[in-house]
Amino acid sequence: MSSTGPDTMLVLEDGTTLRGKGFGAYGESFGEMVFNTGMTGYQETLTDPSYCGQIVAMTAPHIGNTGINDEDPESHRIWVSGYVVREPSRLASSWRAQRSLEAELKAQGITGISVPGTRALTMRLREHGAMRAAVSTVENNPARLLERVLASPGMTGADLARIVTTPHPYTVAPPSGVATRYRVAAVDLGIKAATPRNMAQRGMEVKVLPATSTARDILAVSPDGVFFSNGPGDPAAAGYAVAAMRGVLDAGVPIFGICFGSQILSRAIGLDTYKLRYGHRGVNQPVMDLATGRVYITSHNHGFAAALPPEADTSRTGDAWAHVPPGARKPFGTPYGEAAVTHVNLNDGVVEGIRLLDRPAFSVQYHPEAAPGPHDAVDLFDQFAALMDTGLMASAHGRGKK
Ligand SMILES: NC(=O)CC[C@H](N)C(=O)O
Repeated sequence: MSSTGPDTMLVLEDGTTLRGKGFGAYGESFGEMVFNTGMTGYQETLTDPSYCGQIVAMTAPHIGNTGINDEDPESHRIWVSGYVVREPSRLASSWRAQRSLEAELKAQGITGISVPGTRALTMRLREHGAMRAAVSTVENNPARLLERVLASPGMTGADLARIVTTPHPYTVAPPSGVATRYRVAAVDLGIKAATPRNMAQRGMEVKVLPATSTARDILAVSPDGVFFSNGPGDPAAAGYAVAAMRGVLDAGVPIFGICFGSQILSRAIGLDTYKLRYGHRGVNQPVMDLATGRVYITSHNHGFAAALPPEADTSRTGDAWAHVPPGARKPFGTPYGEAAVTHVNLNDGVVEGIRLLDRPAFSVQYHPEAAPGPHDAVDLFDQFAALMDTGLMASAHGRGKK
């Protein structure tokens, strides 16, 4: 509990120092300091491999209420390097709880801190952007901790997918009663358990492959479709995944990408990726489908994004479309034919989805697997199935409907 933990310090690379009580294991954690605005889903957040290398602050003020169970993790371990909460719940109160959040952090060796100032911390990160940081229960001199923060690696250029990926291929089969209709090769760049589960429920037998699989390894599975997963780190440092993506594009096999996978598709077709100031992490991000004008409330966890193509006109129009760069609706040329931006974030205009118009490939920057988060976008898995059925997308934006 916050009142019983050791005196603990959080230091950001700009020198900001917050003092609080240890929450979790004694020790130290270093990483990129980010914040997540989800009111629920801390267990899925902690176990999402995309958080590898990050210290995550929760903006919801009371964390741990429902404890920890063995059904909700998104992977076999906690991946955040450190955890920041305002007030840990004194009780784990749920019929599903098997133990407390703090016991789990301790058991997995994750050092966290409970500090009263999570709101001030979040505002600092919004102003200055994501920063390197450290949490320590053992160092009490901020200047000394700051020195080590400044010597720690940043997120730009970090190749982390190969750290979190599965060492061996494995298969997720459709549940009993669901016929197998497709074989999907899923490149695990940091895959969450909910993703193959959503695919398997739709009749996909999912062969999960290590991050560094080549196009030849992927195509050796004889897939009807290829999936590139979410994952941690800087997409610019994952050239091996970009090369594999290009090989699969050349083969003309249907492709679906989520988050990191979307950034890899973007890079494979010649778009740049860049680091956002503080990213999108939470469960209520509004995303517009540019084909229909429909807005989806979606789950996010990303710090990088695809840059709009240089020919796109990014001047803004009024009212409902205020944050939709008009140029985003214009198809643009790539080495694989024309492509289009399909979705944008209505808070800030960031590209949230792309697709190729001449090849069966599409991707989204947000999380239709919704773990945690709203299920608004779950039909993207049906669109992947439709793409494998027909080689065409089910929604508008298709070649004939431009
Ligand atoms: N969830 C993800 O796949 C994150 C992708 C990438 N590491 C980013 O931060 O943007």
